[in-house]
Amino acid sequence: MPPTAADPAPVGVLRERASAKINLTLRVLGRRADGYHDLSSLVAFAGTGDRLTLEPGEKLALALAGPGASVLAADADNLVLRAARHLAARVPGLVLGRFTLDKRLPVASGIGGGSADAAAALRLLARANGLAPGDARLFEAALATGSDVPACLQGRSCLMAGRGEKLVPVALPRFGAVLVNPRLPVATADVFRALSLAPGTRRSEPSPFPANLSREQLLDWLRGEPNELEAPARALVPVLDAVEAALNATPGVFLTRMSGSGATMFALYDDCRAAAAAARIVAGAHPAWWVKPTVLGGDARMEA
Ligand SMILES: C[C@](O)(CO)[C@H](O)COP(=O)(O)OP(=O)(O)OC[C@H]1O[C@@H](n2ccc(N)nc2=O)[C@H](O)[C@@H]1O
Ligand SMILES: Nc1ncnc2c1ncn2[C@@H]1O[C@H](COP(=O)(O)OP(=O)(O)OP(=O)(O)O)[C@@H](O)[C@H]1O
Repeated sequence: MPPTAADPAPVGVLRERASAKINLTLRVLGRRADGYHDLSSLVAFAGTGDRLTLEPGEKLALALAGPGASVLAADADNLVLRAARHLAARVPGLVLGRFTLDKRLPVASGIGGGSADAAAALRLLARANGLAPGDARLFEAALATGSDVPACLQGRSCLMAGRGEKLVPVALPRFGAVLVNPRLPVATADVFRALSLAPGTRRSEPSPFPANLSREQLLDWLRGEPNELEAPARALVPVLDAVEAALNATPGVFLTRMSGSGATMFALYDDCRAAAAAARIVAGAHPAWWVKPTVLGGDARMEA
């Protein structure tokens, strides 16, 4: 029988959280000669996410549990296993083992669930093998697994640039937040492709992130910044207009925006109580959507 989220993990099992990644802003500055898009993004992590455990051993294996287990395969393509293989290729004699992924975040939703799982797998393997968190092979394995994995490996608010490999930590205040996904998966590649940028194209420069902003000043700055993947994602998922309208109609909302390549939208609130009240309203009106109240920034750790 597959494990369930409620099963206690055996003694000796290591645990990590895989927090949802939120792109508070996202500019696409151009497209590099290697085909990847050159980004500038302010990234924060949420107090919600997947959970991953590792029972260290010689053989690499993965079991799935939790509400998202049925929509994902525990096959070789799973980002947990891909990350483990990328690290094993760089660290001779790496102790591997059996991972169990408690999948809670919607898949292909712009909040980096797979990237967070891959990063959590790398952190678990680092702990099982006594690798220092700053070991360059962890970063290399992360980037080989996916563009969002290095940021998720650090798991801290940061400015992200390049294809996702240039990371500068930033301090952000804490906000309450509601994440809403209309349960329509979006392939990241399709959204980037819709921009129709030829390799080697430069279209803008990053706007500098002002230091030492108050919470109000940060909100003002955020309101003036875009997620430039939102327009192409809206063309693929028109229901985003309704998601945005539903969030914008909630009391106390500061800002509503799409994360990453979509289709998850987030809204910011003063605190987690305001977010929980807003989430109840949206979930009540739209029972088919995934609606999650949480916190962002400051620097969020996941709720137990
Ligand atoms: C949109 C973001 O979520 C913003 O944080 C990320 O840039 C996406 O990161 P990710 O899902 O880890 O992306 P990858 O798995 O590396 O690539 C998925 C697809 O998106 C394209 N891609 C990704 C990142 C990037 N900077 N430019 C791209 O063009 C890749 O060519 C690929 O076709
Ligand atoms: N552990 C995993 N969790 C989620 N998706 C996974 C996982 N392993 C492989 N995948 C595949 O990776 C793809 C991207 O999934 P993910 O949920 O990370 O997308 P995303 O939230 O849009 O990511 P990003 O914001 O980094 O672009 C999906 O097609 C999914 O099938």
